[in-house]
Amino acid sequence: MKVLVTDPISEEGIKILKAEPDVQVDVETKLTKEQLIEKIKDYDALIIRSETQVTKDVIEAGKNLKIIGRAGVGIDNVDVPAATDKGIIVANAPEGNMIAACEHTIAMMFSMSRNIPQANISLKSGKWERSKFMGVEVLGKTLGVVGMGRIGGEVTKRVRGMGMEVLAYDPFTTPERAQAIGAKLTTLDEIYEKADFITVHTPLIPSTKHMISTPQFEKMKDGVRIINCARGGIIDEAALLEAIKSGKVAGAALDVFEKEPPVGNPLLELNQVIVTPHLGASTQEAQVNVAITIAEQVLNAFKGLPVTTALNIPIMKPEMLEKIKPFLPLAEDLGKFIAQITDGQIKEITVGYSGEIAQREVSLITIAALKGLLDVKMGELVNYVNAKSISKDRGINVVESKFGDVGDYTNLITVTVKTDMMERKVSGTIFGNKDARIVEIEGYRIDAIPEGYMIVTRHKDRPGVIGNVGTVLGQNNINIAGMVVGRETVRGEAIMILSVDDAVPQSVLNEMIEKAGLYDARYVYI
Ligand SMILES: NC(=O)c1ccc[n+]([C@@H]2O[C@H](COP(=O)([O-])OP(=O)(O)OC[C@H]3O[C@@H](n4cnc5c(N)ncnc54)[C@H](O)[C@@H]3O)[C@@H](O)[C@H]2O)c1
Ligand SMILES: O=C(O)[C@H](O)COP(=O)(O)O
Repeated sequence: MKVLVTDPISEEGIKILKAEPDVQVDVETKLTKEQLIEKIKDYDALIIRSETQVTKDVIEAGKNLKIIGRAGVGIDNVDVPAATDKGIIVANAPEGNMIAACEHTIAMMFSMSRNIPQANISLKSGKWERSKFMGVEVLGKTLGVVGMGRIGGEVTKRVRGMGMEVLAYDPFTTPERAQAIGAKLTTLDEIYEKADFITVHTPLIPSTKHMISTPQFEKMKDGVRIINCARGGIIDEAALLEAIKSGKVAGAALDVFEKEPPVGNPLLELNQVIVTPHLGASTQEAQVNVAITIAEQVLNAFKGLPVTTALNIPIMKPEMLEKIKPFLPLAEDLGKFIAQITDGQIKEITVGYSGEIAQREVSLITIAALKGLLDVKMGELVNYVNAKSISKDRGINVVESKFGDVGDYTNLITVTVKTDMMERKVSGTIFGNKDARIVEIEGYRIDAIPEGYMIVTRHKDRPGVIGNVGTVLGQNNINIAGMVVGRETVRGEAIMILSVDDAVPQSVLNEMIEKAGLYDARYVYI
């Protein structure tokens, strides 16, 4: 088995790999994309950090690749769907650099509040400018933590000890968990209104890209200070530049950038901005931790043992997989679907099984539904292995139930989600062992293929509704590919699913609600 390591990792991990008699390890950093594509075809495993871009063409060239190991957390530099398509495991080391990233965040907060980097440069250039570098204290100030996961949680625990108040926002954390760590879980708007410092700790996924931009800066306190030790792109750099120039933002401490290295980035020219070159995980301890974890995961993959930090591959016996295989994507799609039509803090998910499938071992199917649900909110950091523990950490109760009676279907899976605001229920089945269908929403019979771009409406069944919906979509150049309506009685309450060929902006949904008199319209993407 051949392992290619393309970013610097600790020798401790390399030693573990080399100790195996039939494993060859080559370390080749700073490869160009073309060189990597040429090299990768000979290797069974690729170990990376954040610099190597594992794009689709790299993955396709990796004819022998079995696992891509990320010695760290973020996998936004890996095309995970492309790896999954090719059956390549993508695994990371989610905990090893957590403390390093947390401590770096705290270091950046203090460096910024006391102007340490600027004062250091000034003194070393022969000046003695004491009055120029007046700072602010953190005692009694409010820190807004956006993303209360591992690192956000560790930061919270530490700043509480320094006398700061913490307001946190995380759609997947319960108020109880936040409170136990020392934070008040609240809305983003309350954070913007009250925080003196704001630090982000989310993954970079479509829902977090530029989540802090001009409208958000406008809501913030004058003189707010911003920290980003998570991922470049969560904060809109162009908007941050303007907010600093206008005086709205007093300072920013950045470890990560939209483009790395940030050559020519105008933020680097501002005195109010302090920067480090993506050093969050750069401690001796963290690098040993992540290198050991990822070396062990790679060896597990080679030996056919469970890869416990895998982000994309179900862990199960092959004969069991065969029996339940078609239900895994169905359950995941039902989870994704329901996540996008449900508002509020999720309290409980129930996955119900009826018919033949109820006779089988279904726990993995339940996890698939959970994974779909969590995926929508959290991105690719959720996998078959960690979906349950993430739910537990977030206080989401997972219930599995089996029923004998199946009505009209050979098999039926029903996913019910309860939040602090509502309850929603979606059922699906597989026809002919391969064709997935959504067959019921909220008790309304329907027949829809869960795929692509969809719009789900709730409305009163009456003449003109469908026509008006079609007109709005047509006027916005959105092509309708299919339509199904479920209704209880003629001219009663109804649900409609439209399959469309294009993504649907919220403004179009609002126009549909207004012009067609709908109760609700949701955009769902599977
Ligand atoms: N600078 C560095 O060197 C460094 C080191 C380690 C990790 N990181 C990065 O830090 C980030 C956090 O890592 P972690 O280990 O704490 O991850 P984590 O998965 O434990 O936590 C991420 C949290 O973000 C939350 N979240 C998802 N979408 C959100 C949204 N729209 N709004 C608010 N919260 C949202 C999730 O619910 C989760 O609780 C990642 O981007 C990771 O890549 C950077
Ligand atoms: O996501 C991570 O683990 C950090 O960004 C660390 O990245 P690095 O391994 O390239 O330092």
